[in-house]
Amino acid sequence: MADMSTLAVLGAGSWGTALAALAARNRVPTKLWGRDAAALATMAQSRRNSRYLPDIELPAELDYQADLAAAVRGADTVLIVVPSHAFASMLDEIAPLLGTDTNIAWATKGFEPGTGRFLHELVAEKLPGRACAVVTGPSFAKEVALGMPSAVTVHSDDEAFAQQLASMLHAPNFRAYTGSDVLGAELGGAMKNVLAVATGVADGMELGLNARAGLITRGMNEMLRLGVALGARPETLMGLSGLGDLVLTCTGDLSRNRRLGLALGRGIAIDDAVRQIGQVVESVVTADEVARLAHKHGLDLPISQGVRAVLHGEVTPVEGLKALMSREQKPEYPQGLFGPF
Ligand SMILES: NC(=O)C1=CN([C@@H]2O[C@H](COP(=O)(O)OP(=O)(O)OC[C@H]3O[C@@H](n4cnc5c(N)ncnc54)[C@H](O)[C@@H]3O)[C@@H](O)[C@H]2O)C=CC1
Ligand SMILES: O=C(CO)COP(=O)(O)O
Repeated sequence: MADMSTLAVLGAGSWGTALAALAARNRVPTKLWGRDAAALATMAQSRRNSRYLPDIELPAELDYQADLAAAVRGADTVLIVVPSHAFASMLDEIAPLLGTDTNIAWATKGFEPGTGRFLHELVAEKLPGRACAVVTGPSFAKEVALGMPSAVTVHSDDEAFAQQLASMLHAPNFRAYTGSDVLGAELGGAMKNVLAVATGVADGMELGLNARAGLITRGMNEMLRLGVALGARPETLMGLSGLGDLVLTCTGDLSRNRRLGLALGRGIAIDDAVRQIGQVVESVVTADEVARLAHKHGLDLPISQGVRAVLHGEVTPVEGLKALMSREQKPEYPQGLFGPF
């Protein structure tokens, strides 16, 4: 059961709306801010997010706030849920508006485009000295908003804050675990979006169930190898934020990243596919950043790098598949389960 801490959720797309509704239903005083004032006014009046979660009635307690300063004023915790490409500018916008003891959390999945910096690094740089946490795990917004059973994890260096935030979200059909590996939790959530494109492409090409399982497992191997190189804990990657979200996103057709892959595998052009999906598809920018991190750490991640090449039109899905299947034969784990790989 939540205490009476107050929450400001920034970003009124599908996930921000679902999380704000969850907290409000949990009796946490919650404000939801979005950049589109007219859309927020309609949401307040209709108690529906007609664009992103049209079928779901939102709780009467939710407070919609189009003025960013008013949204964050007095909030104990600000939870940022904008796409990764807007994350840094969101931090810049709120920096002058926050009280000194406001905690910062985010449910965005991705990196800073163009640099590969983790979102926690951006928070540490732009809003130093505050308790910080990431909320992540296998959680389609629609299912959470419908109250279907889900489990996520909240990671923070500050155990008390992780616990406090998890309590705000924890509910009869929503389990919020806690942990202290922010980097590992962020890496899993970002990287699974890229790997979901790979399984989507394979399924779009009708390559079969064996191919899907092989890609998920070898994708998990890529996540572990990059994670270990960056200092993530393997158990974080084997948990909700890594394996859990990888399985969900690689197999569930609610995933926008998987749907992008499906479209590419069926021969649809990337711009058309992204337009049809009509929501944020994080892999389009995250694939470059995963490749950047792999290069920096001298790692060969063929599935992730193949997805990047397909997204850039450098190879076709057929050529990408051929490249994966023609790699040299080798041991599954050359140097043990958790590396060095
Ligand atoms: N939808 C889901 O099931 C889940 C999404 N996430 C993550 O949450 C983040 C947000 O995704 P969704 O809500 O699903 O996206 P969405 O496409 O449903 O909505 C995006 C929202 O961000 C807003 N936005 C875009 N640029 C902005 C900017 N510059 N400043 C302020 N707001 C801006 C849009 O107006 C829109 O309200 C992503 O990183 C995604 O990976 C994480 C878990 C589940
Ligand atoms: O992160 C998600 C579920 O945990 C949502 O995945 P998509 O962004 O691929 O829809």
